[in-house]
Amino acid sequence: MKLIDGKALAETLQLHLKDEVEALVKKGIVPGLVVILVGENPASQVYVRNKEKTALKLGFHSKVVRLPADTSEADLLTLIEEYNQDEAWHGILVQLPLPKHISEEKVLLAIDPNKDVDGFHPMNMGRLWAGNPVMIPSTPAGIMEMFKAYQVDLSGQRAVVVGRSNIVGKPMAQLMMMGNATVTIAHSRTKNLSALTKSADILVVAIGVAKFITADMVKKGAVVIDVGMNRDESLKLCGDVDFDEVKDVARLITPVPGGVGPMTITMLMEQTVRAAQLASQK
Ligand SMILES: Nc1nc(=O)c2c([nH]1)NC[C@@H]1CN(c3ccc(C(=O)N[C@@H](CCC(=O)O)C(=O)O)cc3)C=[N+]21
Ligand SMILES: [Mg+2]
Repeated sequence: MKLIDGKALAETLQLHLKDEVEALVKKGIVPGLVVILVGENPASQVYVRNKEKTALKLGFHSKVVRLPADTSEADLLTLIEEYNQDEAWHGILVQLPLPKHISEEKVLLAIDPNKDVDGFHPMNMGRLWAGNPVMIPSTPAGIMEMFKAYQVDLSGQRAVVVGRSNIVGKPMAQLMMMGNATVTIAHSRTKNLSALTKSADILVVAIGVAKFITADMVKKGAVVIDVGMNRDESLKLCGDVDFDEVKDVARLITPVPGGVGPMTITMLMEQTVRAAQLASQK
């Protein structure tokens, strides 16, 4: 078994990104990323802090707007519109999940697709599914970078994605299909899930259930990507894959933490740089 070191790869990619930021700054453009966080979800607080830290490290113009949990949908939409109009901000990210009284769909639709560095706007989702992506959701984008760095050739491979979310499972499946893999999306109603996951050359798991994937569910020599971020019995951070046993079966495997998470943040930064570059070409 070999570890896919997401943290190290993220750092390498960030060095390149820093050069790109410097080139933009020389032209008078500072990439700007605003992150909007509604409410006090403790996990979101950690992610948002990581994003802010990385943005500042790369020399971005960065801001986190923290709003109370009872912020109205109308007020949030107004704020988004203000950032849409403000040229200083190239990327706008509204942290998910949102409180129940706010429509996620309305919020994602409100973000200018050119500033939608998450790639969650229906326009960007549509472009991705049409095979001409502009903004790509950062978690799947980061996983594709891992495949590239570790020379995982997807062509002709059988890939299984467990989880069908709009932010990970669906875009992940499409990206691997664009890489010529044969892709199956599995979910909580899938029958004979173990037989399916065991047929996968590439297994990507994004369901949010701690240590759900055990060694008997994995093909010998498979590439295993763990998108999960859970707490185990002792409140330690763990993934959706039982790393300690699956590591002996897999050829390549991502750890949690230090796998997909740092890559997600890095790709978000990359897309913000790209949004700034695109804006400067207009
Ligand atoms: N609009 C939006 N965009 C997102 O990209 C988005 C979101 N909402 N909501 C939540 C998920 C989750 N997510 C993570 C980001 C970083 C780590 C990360 O840095 N993980 C570290 C550990 C962090 C820790 O210590 O808890 C690691 O895996 O090594 C994890 C998860 C972005 N998300
Ligand atoms: Mg993401």
